[in-house]
Amino acid sequence: MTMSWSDAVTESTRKPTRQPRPSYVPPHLRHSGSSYGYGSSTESAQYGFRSSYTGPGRQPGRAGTARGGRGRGRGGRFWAQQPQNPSPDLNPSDNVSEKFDQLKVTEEDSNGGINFDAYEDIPVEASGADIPPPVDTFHEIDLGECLNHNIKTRCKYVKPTPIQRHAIPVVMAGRDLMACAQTGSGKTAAFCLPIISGVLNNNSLGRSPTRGGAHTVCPTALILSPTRELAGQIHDEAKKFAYQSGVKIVVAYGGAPISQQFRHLERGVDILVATPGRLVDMIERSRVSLRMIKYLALDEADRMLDMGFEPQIRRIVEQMDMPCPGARQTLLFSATFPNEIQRLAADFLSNYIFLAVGRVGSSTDLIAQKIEFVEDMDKRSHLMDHLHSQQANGSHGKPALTLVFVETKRGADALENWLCMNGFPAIAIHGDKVQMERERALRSFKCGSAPILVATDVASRGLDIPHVAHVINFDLPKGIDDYVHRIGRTGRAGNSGLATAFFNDKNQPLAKGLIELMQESNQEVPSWLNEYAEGSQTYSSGGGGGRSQRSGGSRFGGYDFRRSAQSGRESYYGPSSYGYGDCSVGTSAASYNDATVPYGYGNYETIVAGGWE
Ligand SMILES: Nc1ncnc2c1ncn2[C@@H]1O[C@H](COP(=O)(O)OP(=O)(O)OP(=O)(O)O)[C@@H](O)[C@H]1O
Repeated sequence: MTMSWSDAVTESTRKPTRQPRPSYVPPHLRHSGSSYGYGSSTESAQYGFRSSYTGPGRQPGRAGTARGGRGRGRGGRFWAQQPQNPSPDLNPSDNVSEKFDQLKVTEEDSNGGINFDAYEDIPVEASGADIPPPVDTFHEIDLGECLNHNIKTRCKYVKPTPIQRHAIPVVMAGRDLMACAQTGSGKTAAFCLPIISGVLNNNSLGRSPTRGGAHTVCPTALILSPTRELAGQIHDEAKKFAYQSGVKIVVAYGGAPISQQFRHLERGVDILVATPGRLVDMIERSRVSLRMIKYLALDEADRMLDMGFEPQIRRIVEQMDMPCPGARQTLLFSATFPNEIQRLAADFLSNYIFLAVGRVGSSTDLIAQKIEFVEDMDKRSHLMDHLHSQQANGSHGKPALTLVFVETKRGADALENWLCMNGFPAIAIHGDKVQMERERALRSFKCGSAPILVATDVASRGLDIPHVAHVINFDLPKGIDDYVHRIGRTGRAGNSGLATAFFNDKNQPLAKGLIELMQESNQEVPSWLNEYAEGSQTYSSGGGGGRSQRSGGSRFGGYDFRRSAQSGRESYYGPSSYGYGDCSVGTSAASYNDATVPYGYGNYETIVAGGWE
């Protein structure tokens, strides 16, 4: 019988398995065996310590939050000296246990057990001209026998998720697309499946025609990803979908030997999944030409077009030999799409459809969010409380995985060391680690030999790791969109998850955005956070800010920036700057609830037809 995660959590919380604490093992020798249990040399360190948590507050009293005399510099020695018996009351971890009890995570190995019904009532908004209607089943889409077979038997997808229902027909109809859907809602398949199908129908399978030197390959489709790990994951997924179809999919990312990737390319490539840096390198060495590209997909598109990546992306898309918008199909996907990025993205698109499934940049209701007031100096002890409380939470003999986000690479290493010294099997991942270490860290985390992953934002986007039960924002990010992506590592594919954030004065600029996000996803907002939001008005144009300012402020939130431009709602996206001024586009958008209006595109098409093009 399958035991639900919540049952397992409850069960395991009752009967903690006490294990002797291993002596300190240096990071490079860790995880050779799976010794889960957060053991420490003394039971006191393992179970015995609870702080007297008095709850967060902005009052002077907050100084007392969870300090219990523990300071940052006291390290493992101090833990070992703590009294053994936990005090059951007033501990933040108790709330965590409660939250864990409420989680409904089905521990099916196949995706068939995923509760995608959770997304059924999700609002969907589409804008653009001549929007193809959505489908209800994979069979309604003409993906071909092979793909349908793989979807069913290899992936065990029973029915398409809302983003797939709406996006796949758009892509199959040859349209450009900017699509925004919540984390973990199946965007990868939404762009991979129609691309693979299009490549299959393109009749150029595996030809990889060459240009210039005999070694130059010309893929039909290019999928770009901001991180190596995500590129690898998309590659794996795409290969599953394309199994035995004859479509050749190759991945290229930095940090791995380029010669090996060249060898893979030489065997033929229809779809290239790449990170921008490695791709530019390959193009400059004349090993890849983009002249045959028919499909360009940017996963985590808002990240790809922000300041960090934009020049590289422009170079690849506009300054190499890639066909222009209109001559290729461009697909942009993310869970967040700030207006300024939508504006930039429009340069890459032609007559595109904007699709918002759920609110743009919202988190799913499946993630229980908790914000705790914790001063910097108390963060480690709070973290430890949380880890203690959930140490046995897991099922099928697997620990519940916890992802801890920190701000800096150094911070990640330091926290990893500190946790390990205190008997917590943690491993860090960040951009300064060599690729092999990064991959090893992910592997150890996924298989549970290191069930605590301390990460920078390198792990915040796209990674689909099953059984991440808890995301802890040890350091909150600067922007609310990053927060959305981080917490989206849990509560994926219809499952529930828990996200805890440590908040203090430094995070004030984020308060407003956090409150809006939490309210949108039906979360309880702590009253003290409102005080911060009120005080943060002056910060609102800063990095955190209110979400409404960034997403057009619509009630629904899924807001196509072209409509703001048209209506002049936001002066900084005014019509004159972006060329939408002449269009007679209706400013009212239809939003559709799948459950009630499955094919309700008629009105809006009438409104926009001929408007933008
Ligand atoms: N139709 C489906 N039926 C069942 N499971 C699905 C379906 N589509 C996708 N999944 C599964 O859902 C999980 C999340 O999908 P995916 O990683 O594509 O989400 P995402 O929307 O890209 O998330 P993020 O915004 O974090 O990148 C994956 O494990 C995937 O295999």
